[in-house]
Amino acid sequence: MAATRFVKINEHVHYIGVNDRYTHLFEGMWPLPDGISYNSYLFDGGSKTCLLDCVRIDSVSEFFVKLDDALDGRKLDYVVVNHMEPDHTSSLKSVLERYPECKVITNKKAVTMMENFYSIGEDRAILVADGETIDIGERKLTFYTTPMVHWPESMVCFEEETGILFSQDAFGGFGTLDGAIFDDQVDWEKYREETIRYYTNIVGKYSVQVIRALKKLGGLDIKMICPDHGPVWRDNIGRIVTLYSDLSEQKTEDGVLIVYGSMYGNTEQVAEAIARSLTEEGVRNIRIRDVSKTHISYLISETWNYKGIILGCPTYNVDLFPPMANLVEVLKKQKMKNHILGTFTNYTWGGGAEKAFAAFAEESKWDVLPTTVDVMGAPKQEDLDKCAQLAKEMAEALKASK
Ligand SMILES: Cc1cc2nc3c(=O)[nH]c(=O)nc-3n(C[C@H](O)[C@H](O)[C@H](O)COP(=O)(O)O)c2cc1C
Repeated sequence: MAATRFVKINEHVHYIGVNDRYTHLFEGMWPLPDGISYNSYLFDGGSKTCLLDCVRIDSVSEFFVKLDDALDGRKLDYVVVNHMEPDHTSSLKSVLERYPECKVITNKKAVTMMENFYSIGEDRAILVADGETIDIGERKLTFYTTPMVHWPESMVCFEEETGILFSQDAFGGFGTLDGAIFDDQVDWEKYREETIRYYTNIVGKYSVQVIRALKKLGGLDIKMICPDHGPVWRDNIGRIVTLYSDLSEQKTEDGVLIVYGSMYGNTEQVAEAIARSLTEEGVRNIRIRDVSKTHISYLISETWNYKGIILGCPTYNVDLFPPMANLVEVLKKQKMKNHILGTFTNYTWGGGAEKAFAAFAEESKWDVLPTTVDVMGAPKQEDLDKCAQLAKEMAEALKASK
């Protein structure tokens, strides 16, 4: 059989996505050490053809070569827009210019977005309602809205006959698809962390809506999941669904993440002392991170995962050390749950960081440890004893939470 530029998903669905190894920061914020894939699928309905989501405009030439190969001389009749975020739609206008009769299948909420981003009018669209089924030639696709997973217009579509769910960003993750497309062809451990980082950074804030969407789709007999990023799931669907479900329910791992900021090392010494005491208390899985050095996207991901969170920093202009203030602001907005919080600070004159941490502790609604370690300059014996006390309380709280 002749080699193709697309990957056959089954007899009538072809993978025509592209890899992005050039973007440093996804959404201008999130580092992409392993890149990202923008997945797109050509669905052959027999007498009609349909594209399921597009790719980022930067890869449009490569995308069209793959699309041409998959279409094999036929024209494109429909393009489904499950999600309007430009990493999937910035090539939409080019697709419509190339196929002037092609119609966009999307929902009402996407219409204004299409107008705003690309001046594409409603006249090019076929609007679907939640639960509606559309004929694509001799095949059928049913659409289900998944509002705020992770944009208002987000939806998924399902082919009942084959059990394929086209899930847009849901069940996706960072990381290019290096030859392997399917979950049984990739090393999942390589993708797992990056899938968690994608979820916690981008989708996590809308976990309530994710739980709702999982419930809504739970009744479908899903045999394959084709997301807009990351591997196609055909072998171990339960693995990605369970991960998403655990993440959305904010199930945390036993262990403690200590994040500190320090200019001159005094706060760092306290972080080390707390970690030692935690180990002596029997706590395993302890990780210390420097807030100034570790990119916030990893800190968000790790904070999501660890049950115990201990934050520490010096007072800086009567407030938190700025990189820590930034982290705390982000954590507030992420609406994380199920954590035990401890804090420590350092100061030289009046302090102030401890008040800011106390305000965060109150707002977070996490379980807050009674002891805080607030040190003036270099830690003394009494401070080390307080570190031990804080560690003891954390170890007990972790045990009690099991
Ligand atoms: C720019 C700057 C602003 C500071 N502001 C305060 C302050 O408002 N109140 C205070 O008590 N200490 C303040 N400090 C002192 C630090 O909190 C203190 O030096 C602390 O020990 C630093 O901890 P580190 O060794 O972990 O960096 C400030 C220090 C710097 C450099």
